[in-house]
Amino acid sequence: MLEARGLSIGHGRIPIGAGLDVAIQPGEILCLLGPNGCGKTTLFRTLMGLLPALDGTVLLGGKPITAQTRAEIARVIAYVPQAHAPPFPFEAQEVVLMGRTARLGAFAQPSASDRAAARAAMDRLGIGELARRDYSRLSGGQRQLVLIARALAQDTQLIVMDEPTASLDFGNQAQVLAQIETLAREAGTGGRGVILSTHDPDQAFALNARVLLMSRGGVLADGAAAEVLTDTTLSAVYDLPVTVETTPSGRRVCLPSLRQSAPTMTSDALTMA
Ligand SMILES: Nc1ncnc2c1ncn2[C@@H]1O[C@H](COP(=O)(O)OP(=O)(O)OP(=O)(O)O)[C@@H](O)[C@H]1O
Repeated sequence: MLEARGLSIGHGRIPIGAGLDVAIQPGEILCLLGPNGCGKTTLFRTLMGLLPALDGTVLLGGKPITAQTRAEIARVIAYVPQAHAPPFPFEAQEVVLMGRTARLGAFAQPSASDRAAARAAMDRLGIGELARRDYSRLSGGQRQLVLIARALAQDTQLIVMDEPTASLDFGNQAQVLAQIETLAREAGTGGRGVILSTHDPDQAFALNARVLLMSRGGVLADGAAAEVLTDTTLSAVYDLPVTVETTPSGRRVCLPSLRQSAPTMTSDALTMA
């Protein structure tokens, strides 16, 4: 579905990571984990053709993404960015409808079925009552749910989510994780691919995801969460002692040491800032 080999990413001519291999198939959830500033958003933007690769090629459906139009890409990939307040007031339902119009021609109007699909996406996430609300006046978490509904309405094979649970409360985080799992593994759709970044390694375990563990300069490990997320790798990446334990119900959880020390950013974030 989406594949990149030997990818170098960066801004302008400043490299952030090199020799990255990334591939995702339908039905797969790929979790990007790594410290602040290691390049997760930069990798996303490069994979979606929004930033040029410094080296290597991104293939979408077997064709270089650089040879495809934004409309062609939008039929395959939906992007859920981190929620920001837009400068213009839109109703929340109009923002969700934009997921449908991404698939239409430049001047085509959304049809009744497009509006129904937008409404269904909001209902599915339990935010139907926000439909007529001014998007710019919603809370950060509500905006995030609207952006996820927009991606659902876009109805693509692949969804890319940049920290989708970052501003959500505890209950909504669990709800969004459950939606991600359903989206990826839903029967009858052939499965969708979902790539998400998160700062919570427990989410990778909860989703039974494949993990791309990033560090300054590239990918440290790529594989099933249970193989990649160990005491050793997590302690090295986040620069503090971490232990991985298994709960009585069988779920793995990561426990960072709450040692008493002056607050510092990780070495990666300091180097890359
Ligand atoms: N537009 C830009 N121009 C130049 N450098 C940039 C730009 N955007 C980001 N960077 C730099 O690229 C590096 C990687 O940033 P990126 O946003 O990809 O990291 P991230 O892993 O997504 O971080 P976070 O977890 O904090 O969201 C950082 O050092 C950042 O300062």
